[in-house]
Amino acid sequence: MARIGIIGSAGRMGQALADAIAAAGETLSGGIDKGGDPLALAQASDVLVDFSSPHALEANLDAAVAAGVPIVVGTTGLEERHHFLCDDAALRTAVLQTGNTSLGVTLLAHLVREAAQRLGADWDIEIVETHHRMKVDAPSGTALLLGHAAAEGRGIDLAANSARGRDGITGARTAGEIGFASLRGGTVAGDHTVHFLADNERLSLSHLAENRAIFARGAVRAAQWLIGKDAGRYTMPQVLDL
Ligand SMILES: NC(=O)C1=CN([C@@H]2O[C@H](COP(=O)(O)OP(=O)(O)OC[C@H]3O[C@@H](n4cnc5c(N)ncnc54)[C@H](OP(=O)(O)O)[C@@H]3O)[C@@H](O)[C@H]2O)C=CC1
Ligand SMILES: O=C(O)C1=N[C@H](C(=O)O)C[C@H](O)C1
Repeated sequence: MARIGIIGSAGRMGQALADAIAAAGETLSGGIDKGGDPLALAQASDVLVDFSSPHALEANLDAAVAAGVPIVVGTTGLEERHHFLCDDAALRTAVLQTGNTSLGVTLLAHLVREAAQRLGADWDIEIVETHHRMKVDAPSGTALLLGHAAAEGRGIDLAANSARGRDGITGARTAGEIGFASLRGGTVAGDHTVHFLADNERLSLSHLAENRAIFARGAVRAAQWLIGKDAGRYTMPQVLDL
């Protein structure tokens, strides 16, 4: 049985993850929240799963590296420097960072990449996400993941071609940009739609999460898969063989 340690254990995802670990027949080695000791947790675990805060990421990666255990990073709201930290840690241990651990979104990203490639640049791309009222980051990590997939399909750089929130006299849409819009309210676990809009026709690809169990199940699969892997960065499509 794998010993899985949870960072952010008292949170919404931490609790869902504890249920998923039990359902998978694995062992919960412990959990920490703000002020907890990630190194002690890492030393007691075969793998760490982090659903906490970007502020915690550096210490969590350092703990994983120091203890020589792999780490699944599900925390969102990451900036470029956080991705560099993941790259750096991945030189010394196995790191899987993703904005969404569900099977459905992992497949959706594949479909979005394919659609963006096949439909061509005259199809505008807009990504809309809806989440519960407690979510603190926008756009969601999943929206950004889908944006990256669309940009890859198009052969463009997402950072240089993003419209993240429009307000006021914005002028007409810039050709080639990928737009993001975020809705917050209620208890929505996570809805994402990628709209492809052309002259006189539209194609929309959606994923609707009905609860957090789907993310927790995917995170446990990722954690199980990561144990024993060489140092490096890994992805959900590798875990799910998609
Ligand atoms: N990749 C994916 O598939 C998914 C990712 N997420 C992401 O996971 C993260 C957590 O989401 P959610 O569970 O809803 O959020 P919550 O706010 O419910 O939980 C966050 C938890 O992290 C803890 N925490 C905060 N700071 C630290 C720290 N420095 N060290 C250790 N623990 C800390 C909090 O503890 P305290 O209360 O003491 O501050 C809290 O228990 C978010 O970034 C979210 O977007 C969510 C769902 C799926
Ligand atoms: O905060 C959440 O709840 C979620 N966060 C992730 C994200 O930012 O995409 C994944 C999921 O949508 C739920």
